[in-house]
Amino acid sequence: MHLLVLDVGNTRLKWGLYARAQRNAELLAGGAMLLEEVDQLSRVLAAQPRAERVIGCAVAGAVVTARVCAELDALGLRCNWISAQAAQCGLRNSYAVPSLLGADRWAAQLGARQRVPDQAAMVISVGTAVTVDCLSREGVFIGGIILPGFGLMLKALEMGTAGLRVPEGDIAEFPTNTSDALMTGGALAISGAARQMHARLQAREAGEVVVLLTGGAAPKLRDALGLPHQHVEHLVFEGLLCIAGNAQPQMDQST
Ligand SMILES: Nc1ncnc2c1ncn2[C@@H]1O[C@H](COP(=O)(O)OP(=O)(O)O)[C@@H](O)[C@H]1O
Ligand SMILES: CC(C)(COP(=O)(O)O)[C@@H](O)C(=O)NCCC(=O)O
Ligand SMILES: [K+]
Repeated sequence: MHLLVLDVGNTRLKWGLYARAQRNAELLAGGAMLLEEVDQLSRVLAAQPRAERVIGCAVAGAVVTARVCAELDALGLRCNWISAQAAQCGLRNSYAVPSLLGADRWAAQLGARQRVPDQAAMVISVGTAVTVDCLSREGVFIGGIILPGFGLMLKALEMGTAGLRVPEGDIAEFPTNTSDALMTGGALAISGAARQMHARLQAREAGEVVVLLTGGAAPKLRDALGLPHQHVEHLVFEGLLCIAGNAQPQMDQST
């Protein structure tokens, strides 16, 4: 019973094909495409073993989601699009309105809780936006922050100035050119925010806080983060797998 999982972010669609709807199931195949290329999805998936079920999270808006649904429809597939719940897979959600938490953030946190079931954890997701979400040892999402990702920070600086349109730079200790100054500024903004959240969570929770780093731009942050962490490429998929494993198959036909 193959399961297709989808993570539709604001820059890219990520897909993964699992052998079963079960925790620790084998990832048989996977890939990513820019949102401008989602019209390729049915062709790409047609080359894979057929999935019987599809589960996904989508935060890129109704138009993009509809395009993805049309691609799946061409293969006779319908996706169960998840939203954040008040409680699921052993995690409780403290958001004032639980369903308004991004579905990708919720799925990543469920994945984190599966990996770290008895410790406090912090999930740093570095995509179009960056999110830093805090989980208590008892299994409660206690809150998190949203800030611009590397690309959005650069875009804002490019748009609002005359002299900052430069090639991508590197992280440096004391940057001596515009490219490196921008890259280092972004990395320090993100890592500084993450470290402050880490300090808060550690002060709140007795004991160690496990830091999980995920998202397409995670490698850019790795050297600047300055916190011991694990890089988990497919944390969102792992959360979706948990939901799919708990759901009744007949429920998956709803959209
Ligand atoms: N091939 C690629 N194309 C575009 N962006 C990439 C690619 N590889 C890594 N990235 C980085 O990953 C980021 C997108 O990460 P991702 O987790 O897919 O974001 P989102 O979930 O918001 O779509 C981009 O902003 C870019 O920094
Ligand atoms: C924060 C996000 C924009 C992150 O999106 P991404 O960078 O993964 O494309 C997304 O999770 C979202 O739209 N969230 C809804 C608002 C919230 O979580 O509070
Ligand atoms: K994401």
